Amino acid sequence: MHITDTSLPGVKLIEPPRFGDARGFFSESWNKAKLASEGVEIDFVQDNHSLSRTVGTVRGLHFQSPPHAQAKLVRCGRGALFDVAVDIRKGSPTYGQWVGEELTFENGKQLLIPAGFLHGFVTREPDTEIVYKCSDYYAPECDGAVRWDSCGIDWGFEGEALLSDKDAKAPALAEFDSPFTWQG
Ligand SMILES: Cc1cn([C@H]2C[C@H](O)[C@@H](COP(=O)(O)OP(=O)(O)O[C@H]3O[C@@H](C)C(=O)[C@@H](O)[C@H]3O)O2)c(=O)[nH]c1=O
Repeated sequence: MHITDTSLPGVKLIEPPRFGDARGFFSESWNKAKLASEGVEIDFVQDNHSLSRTVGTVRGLHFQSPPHAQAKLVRCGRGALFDVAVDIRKGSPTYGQWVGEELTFENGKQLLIPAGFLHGFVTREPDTEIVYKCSDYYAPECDGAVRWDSCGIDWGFEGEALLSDKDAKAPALAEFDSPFTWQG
């Protein structure tokens, strides 16, 4: 299990080993005890899986507010995507800063995003699937979004993003009153 810190404290890049042979590969995509031994202790309770048909599909930037805030462990099940986390903890020295990673089926990389961060992604290939673990259950009353193009993120694509109606109407970061506070 190879774990690397990113420029945002708490957001980590995880690269589980892949054991290749003539059939393909085997990989433990999540192992609670191995992650705990590296200091990453999160009780995940829900797995999500979505398919995005076209390149340039953007889902995000999303969060669930307390008491149903979610940490997420994100990977790409098919295709390729650029996955992003944005710090929205009021008072954080890195408030409003973002980090992004290319997650592809081929590279097997995973991004760990703690509660208190926005999460979103853009697809780089057609028929891209994302798979992620969440530390709390879906709670629609706590569901929130910030406009994807209001955080200064370099999404690395040209053209028009395909968005849900909800995401198209989301407030800009500058107008957003975050429910999260940095704990130090
Ligand atoms: C997120 C979620 C949605 N749904 C339902 C609600 C709705 O009818 C349908 C589609 O929901 P959405 O449009 O919110 O799906 P989507 O835009 O893919 O939302 C997801 O985006 C990524 C970036 C995240 O980080 C996730 O937490 C989640 O917010 O699925 C659930 O039943 N359970 C869930 O956990």
